[in-house]
Amino acid sequence: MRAPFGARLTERVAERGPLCVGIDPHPGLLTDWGLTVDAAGLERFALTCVEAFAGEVAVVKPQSAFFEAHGSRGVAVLERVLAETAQAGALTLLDVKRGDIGTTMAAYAQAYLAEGSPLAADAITVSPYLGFGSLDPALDLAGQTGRGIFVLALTSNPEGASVQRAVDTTGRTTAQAVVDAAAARNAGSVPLGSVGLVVGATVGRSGLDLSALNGPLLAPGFGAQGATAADLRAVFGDTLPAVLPASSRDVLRHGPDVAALRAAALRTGESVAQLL
Ligand SMILES: O=c1ccn([C@@H]2O[C@H](COP(=O)(O)O)[C@@H](O)[C@H]2O)c(=O)[nH]1
Repeated sequence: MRAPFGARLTERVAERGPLCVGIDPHPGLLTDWGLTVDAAGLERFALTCVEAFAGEVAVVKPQSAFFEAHGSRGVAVLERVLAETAQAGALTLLDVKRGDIGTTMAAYAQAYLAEGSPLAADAITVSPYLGFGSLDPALDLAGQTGRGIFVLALTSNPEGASVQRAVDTTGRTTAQAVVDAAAARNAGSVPLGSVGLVVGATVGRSGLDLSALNGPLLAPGFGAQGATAADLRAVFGDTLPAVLPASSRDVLRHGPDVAALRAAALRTGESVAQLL
């Protein structure tokens, strides 16, 4: 039985620093790397990333969409990426942003969080916009199998605000309601709960109160979307120690050379470690 995700993440971050590097095989990046835009090019790209990062950083985050775009061969590559990343010592965070009615959510949970599933990851991203309670099957199974869940709260894209910053009759934003529900799930967990949130590094001073979360904060938007290490301080304040800054394109553009990719990831990791 593995330890809870929050505990495993705390340990891995202490060893390797807080950076999460994304594997986002954009067609344009495959071309820039001199690869074909097909499943063979995808495989070469993704396994080069695993070789470069998985022995160095705390968390590797494959973006499922870019693998699914290549059909069943792409999904087979994703399975291999998850297995080989874990073997090299990084935690896997599958960015798949699932969200559905509870009965269907239970099937997604089996796919990504059940013991022995070929697509099981250490953690996944989910969307709470069918209601936080609809995520219960995933939250429950993750708890049973020592895995983690990162719930979208305030995303890095500007379009997210129209839904996420909407207020209810008490003046609470939708995003704050997500934060509060995640905090309730993490109450009492030591050293850190396994229910994390996604809060974009680009969102500025959001007014979100993250102080009671007791869980990890994934901060995408770092690098290619314009957020810098200094922005992380403005967005997260006192909760910075729980932040996992995530960067994909800004690191991946240094490929295909493994040493150059690794050096880019390590440089990014050092810049955020100094801040946190
Ligand atoms: O709010 C969110 C949630 C997820 N993402 C994902 O993170 C990466 C960002 O890639 P970059 O190349 O570093 O911009 C990508 O997979 C997104 O789907 C996000 O950007 N914002």
